[in-house]
Amino acid sequence: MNARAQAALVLEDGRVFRGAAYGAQGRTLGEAVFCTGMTGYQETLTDPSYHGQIVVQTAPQIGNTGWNDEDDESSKIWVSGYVVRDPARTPSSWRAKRTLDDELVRQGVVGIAEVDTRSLTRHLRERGAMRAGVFSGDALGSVDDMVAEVLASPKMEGADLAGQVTTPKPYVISPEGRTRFRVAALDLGIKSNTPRQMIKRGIEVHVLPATSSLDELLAVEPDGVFLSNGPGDPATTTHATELTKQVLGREIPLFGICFGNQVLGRALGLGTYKMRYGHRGINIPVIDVATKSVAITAQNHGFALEGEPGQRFESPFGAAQVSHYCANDGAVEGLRAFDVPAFSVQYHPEAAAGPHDAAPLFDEFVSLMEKKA
Ligand SMILES: NC(=O)CC[C@H](N)C(=O)O
Repeated sequence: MNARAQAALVLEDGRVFRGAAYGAQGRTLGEAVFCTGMTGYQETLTDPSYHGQIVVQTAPQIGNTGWNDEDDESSKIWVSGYVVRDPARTPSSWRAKRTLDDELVRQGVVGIAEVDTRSLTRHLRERGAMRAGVFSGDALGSVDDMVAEVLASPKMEGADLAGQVTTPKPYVISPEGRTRFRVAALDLGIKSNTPRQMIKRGIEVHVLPATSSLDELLAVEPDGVFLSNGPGDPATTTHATELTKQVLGREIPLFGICFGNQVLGRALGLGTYKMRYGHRGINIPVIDVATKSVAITAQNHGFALEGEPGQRFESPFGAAQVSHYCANDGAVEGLRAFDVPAFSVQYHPEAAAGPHDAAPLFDEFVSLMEKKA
């Protein structure tokens, strides 16, 4: 194997981590965030919620099972850059079609390997997620120049990214067997596994562009509305938030995941804020206020809703509650409205990869639609 070209990960605070080029060579800019999932790198890389982010994997060995044709969460890799410790040189899986390195090159994704990811993660945990750049080969410059480029790049706070990842045209995914319900899913960066969970439950999923109007949404004659996950700052989602208010006003059953939770919260009058380093992993404990039970969940968010565990509040659509919170830090992890049929979670019941503790939330969405039918 040829020696890899030199590379550097440069943080906006001037800290530099040297390593070796991985994937495509060149330069890339984005927000450096760490993900603690021990498995599921293919799903992470293709999750549109990571658009604009340079993802650091805390698991030291990445690429062990190569790249397959089945596990993509969307049509391409969305991360801006990729940071790993020890990439597998010889993947081993009966499903692998190529190496992760080859796939990163194929899709032009700039990465860096041989980084001390433990030290980097501790840095990001103390100082917070921050802007960064990966520079390799000919793009490597002086530290001052590279830091200047990073400082000139846009911040994640205030970034309106859903429009860059949403589908240009509506499409329909038909259920396995009989159609029981029709759902209009607003695509703010939807992962493929979400409609997959719905079609198993007899739901016909109409995936709509993020800019869809109320009329376009109602044209689907939906039994329910779904707000997807997605990248960027939820404070920028004016259109989706207004649309959600109109849906709530019509009392159409509504379910939101991650970005969708933030959008529902904003429609109910809550604010959102940028967390220090967010939650990205597949073993994050969440407490359900109603049952006091804990679910181990998959998460990927850098923003959160304002609110206290269990807090009840009056919204323009009646009473609502912070129904779930994170056992690690008390962050808001879910909402429930009492006077309109709407609920949402900050974590991923479709969890690919990750635990299936939260999968019954899709059944809860089905029961909301059953009650309304
Ligand atoms: N996975 C998501 O939907 C992420 C939501 C939002 N972009 C955040 O970082 O908090």
